[in-house]
Amino acid sequence: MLRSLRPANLAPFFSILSYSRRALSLVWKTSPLMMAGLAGATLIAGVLPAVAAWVGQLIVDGVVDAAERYAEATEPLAVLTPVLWRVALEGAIIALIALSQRALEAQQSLLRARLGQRVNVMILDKAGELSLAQFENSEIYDRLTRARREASTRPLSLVNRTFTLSQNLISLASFGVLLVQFSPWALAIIVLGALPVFFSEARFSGEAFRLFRWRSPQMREQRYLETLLAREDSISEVRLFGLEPLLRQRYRAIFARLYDEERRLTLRRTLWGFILGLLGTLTFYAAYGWVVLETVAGTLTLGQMTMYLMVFRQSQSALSAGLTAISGMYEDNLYLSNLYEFLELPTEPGQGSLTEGEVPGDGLRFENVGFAYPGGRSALHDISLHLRPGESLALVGENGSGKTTLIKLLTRLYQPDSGRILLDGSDLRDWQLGTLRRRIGVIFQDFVRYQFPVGENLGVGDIDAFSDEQRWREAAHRGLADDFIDALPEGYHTQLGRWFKNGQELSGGQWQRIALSRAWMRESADILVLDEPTAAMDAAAEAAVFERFRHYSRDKTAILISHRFSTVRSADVIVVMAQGRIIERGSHASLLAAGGRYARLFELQAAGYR
Ligand SMILES: Nc1ncnc2c1ncn2[C@@H]1O[C@H](COP(=O)(O)OP(=O)(O)OP(=O)(O)O)[C@@H](O)[C@H]1O
Repeated sequence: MLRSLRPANLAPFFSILSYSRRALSLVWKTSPLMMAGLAGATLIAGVLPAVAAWVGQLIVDGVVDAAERYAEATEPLAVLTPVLWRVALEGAIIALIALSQRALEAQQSLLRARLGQRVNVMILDKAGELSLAQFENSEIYDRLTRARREASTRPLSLVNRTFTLSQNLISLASFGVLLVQFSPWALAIIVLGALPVFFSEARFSGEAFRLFRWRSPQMREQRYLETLLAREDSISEVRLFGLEPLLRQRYRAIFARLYDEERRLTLRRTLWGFILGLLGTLTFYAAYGWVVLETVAGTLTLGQMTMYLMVFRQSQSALSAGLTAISGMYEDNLYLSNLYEFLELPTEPGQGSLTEGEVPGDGLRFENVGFAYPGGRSALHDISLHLRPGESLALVGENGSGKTTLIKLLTRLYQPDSGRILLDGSDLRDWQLGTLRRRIGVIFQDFVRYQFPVGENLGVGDIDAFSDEQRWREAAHRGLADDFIDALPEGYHTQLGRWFKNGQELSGGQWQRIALSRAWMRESADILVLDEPTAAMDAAAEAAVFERFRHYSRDKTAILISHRFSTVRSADVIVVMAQGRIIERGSHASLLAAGGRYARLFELQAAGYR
């Protein structure tokens, strides 16, 4: 405990307060008017208690004086009126204090809502700038979760505490003016009595923060278990496998561990808070006794005694409120450091600006491309290939051979570690990201099933035509989704998924057709990529999908990933991948003739159909 009293421990305490300035400016930018209102109400609520105490003294002394004169007064009303006026004045002051407190609370609650929204938007904006690799980094993900969980309430809390502190300092200063007239020592005793609680609070808020930080991975795991146990997309499998007891047990075990830590901290914090708080009470009663003695001795009037007692009591509570505000500010600062750490994460270096390549019409080139996922094994080695506009490429290979990874590099979701990828003769890095993405239409195997109406599920494929019904229909026709969409209760306006009212669930194959149609929304794309688009479709549907795909992609570069050789065989170039490398390439006929891996796998599948 005493370690926290050493000066060395105070340096981080004060340096961490540096986020206060940013929080203040954030609040100011959110609403200058309300911040000014807060300051005004704080000032009034700070000064008035001392004024009330002073009027209290006038009342008591007035009463003593009036009581002496009342018996022999010829006009009793004239004796009473001044005292009654003082009582009325005190009442008015108390009403004003109440008014300013209410005004403070109202403004705080409005500001809380606006600031929370503002900080959340800042966090989401930042999340939008992060690269996929950063998103997949669990440490960064933890920071994001921490920032989202706590940070939105902290700036206002910090500002409130800053104001509470100023309010109490103003009260203290005004009480100080009154107290010093009694004795400067009285002031010193009260200040000294409150310091130990302050140091213990500061120390424990630091510990609470470290606990919060340490436990974020566990909290994330707990949230994940919650999702598994309470979301429609996982619950059926969880039930069928009877996983509920196991998952709930894990959930409880995490809680028990976290709770244990928290309980220990809370108990220590409470115990020390109580012991050190006693010191404050002790100093108060010592001062109390002193004032009583002085009054009995006749140095102080009864009115002065009442005033000093009130002032002692109130300055002590103002002091401890002020000190609690400081340690609370320290705590808020720690949480804000989290937020700013996240907001200041470096993002990918500047993007390119090209909207046209150096060699228009050159198509797509991979030159000795190598890549490893952050923290993972190498996923691609020395990939070289060239695809001209209008050509079609099929990627085949066993699970995990790197097919999807290749597409992720092509769409610049990741950057190659070595080699380069060129579109129309220019490195993808030099292309303007928006232009690049407009030129590529991709459907990944784990496409998103948006809980939106059908039409919007197609519209996401081209944000410029998000609500264009005509385009929805054309795309659905190309993706073979029009028939079943027309049969839905509200056609293209039918809500999909089960999260929202009247939502309809689709079958796996129907969802895949929605995804396929989404790719067709992207009219500007001259490179189309389908990553296992037909895995959930029946054979007839698959044949029809590919017939259309060939028809509509005649003048486009088409890349297809599939495990079905019946769909692969018609591609101009077939590339066979294994363990991140290209092991064979050629047309269907030439690969069969070569008698390599492709030929073997093809025979295997064909035998399965015979
Ligand atoms: N986000 C990721 N982070 C780390 N490693 C990954 C990630 N995605 C894939 N990998 C790894 O990269 C390798 C290649 O995966 P990829 O998804 O490209 O395979 P694929 O050929 O598309 O497989 P499939 O036929 O199963 O779809 C695998 O070893 C996989 O474990």
